[in-house]
Amino acid sequence: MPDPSLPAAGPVTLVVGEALVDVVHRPDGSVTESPGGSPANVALTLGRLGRSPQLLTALGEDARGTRVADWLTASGVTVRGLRSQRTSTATAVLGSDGAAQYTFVLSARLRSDGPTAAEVLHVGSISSLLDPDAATVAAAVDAATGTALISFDPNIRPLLIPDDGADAVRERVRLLRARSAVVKASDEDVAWLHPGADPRAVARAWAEEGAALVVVTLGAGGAFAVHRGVDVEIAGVPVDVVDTVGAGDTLMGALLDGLLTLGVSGPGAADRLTALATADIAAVLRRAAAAAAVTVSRAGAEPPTRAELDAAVPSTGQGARTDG
Ligand SMILES: OC[C@H]1O[C@](O)(CO)[C@@H](O)[C@@H]1O
Repeated sequence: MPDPSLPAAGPVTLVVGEALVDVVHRPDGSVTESPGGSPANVALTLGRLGRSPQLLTALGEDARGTRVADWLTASGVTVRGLRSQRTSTATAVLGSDGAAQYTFVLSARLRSDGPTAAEVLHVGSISSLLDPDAATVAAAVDAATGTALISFDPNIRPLLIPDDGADAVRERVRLLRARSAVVKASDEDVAWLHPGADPRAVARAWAEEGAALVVVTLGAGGAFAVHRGVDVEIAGVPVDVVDTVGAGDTLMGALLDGLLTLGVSGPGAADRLTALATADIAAVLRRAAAAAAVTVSRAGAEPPTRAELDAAVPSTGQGARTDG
């Protein structure tokens, strides 16, 4: 029987980008493998929240690929994309504060298995910024322009970017930002993109350049957003940190879920997003921050189900007003 707490799946929601295996080294010396990849984690979050997303990704024809695909499928994600030989891995070394430093072995290549029509498209991180997958991601964004809510999270992993490749990555970020109604970045992303700049000033500038909603996450300090030229501060949610793996991805997925609830998808989505009341955006972001806090409170990228999220934010009446 379908879970009655879940919304009807609704608009076609597509995430394009890497799925991989995070090999996590913990401060106590233990090493565990868990499925990951920023876009995969966003799809997982949307799946657990009942949105039945598709994930166009690159997995290998190996045991790791099967494990990642099963993990996504079990949460309601439809896994798409042609398989490569080997699944990519990330080595995440956790500090005593739970923060992760990543190195990568990228072996799988993103290859589409068919049309990518969608009413919501989320792209980001490694595939969106680096060759050879960036071209596939850009094609999906082109295909969705005008027909979908386009969302982008650069989720930059500097260790993958050679010094002489930094300008090309910054340019890709700029181009994807220009096509996206929703842009979410971490304060670390902003620091890499605009060294020395105030993250709030950068968010305002990105919004002025055209994104309907810009969100910059500030780690334990919460998040800052700009909508309709209005600043929105979202307080950090107090939590005992186990690790931060997948926290930003969870916030991203829960943010999209909240926007879907408010009717933001399909043709005209950016205008509808702009027309929303900023108070409704703030409510969506508070709920998304609560979702991220759940992920931070447990090991690895384990976003909450809708029931878990409802329990974490019992009083967040996410208003359905769309009248600005
Ligand atoms: O995709 C790049 C990396 O980012 C994460 O998604 C965390 O945000 C990891 O699971 C992955 O290794």
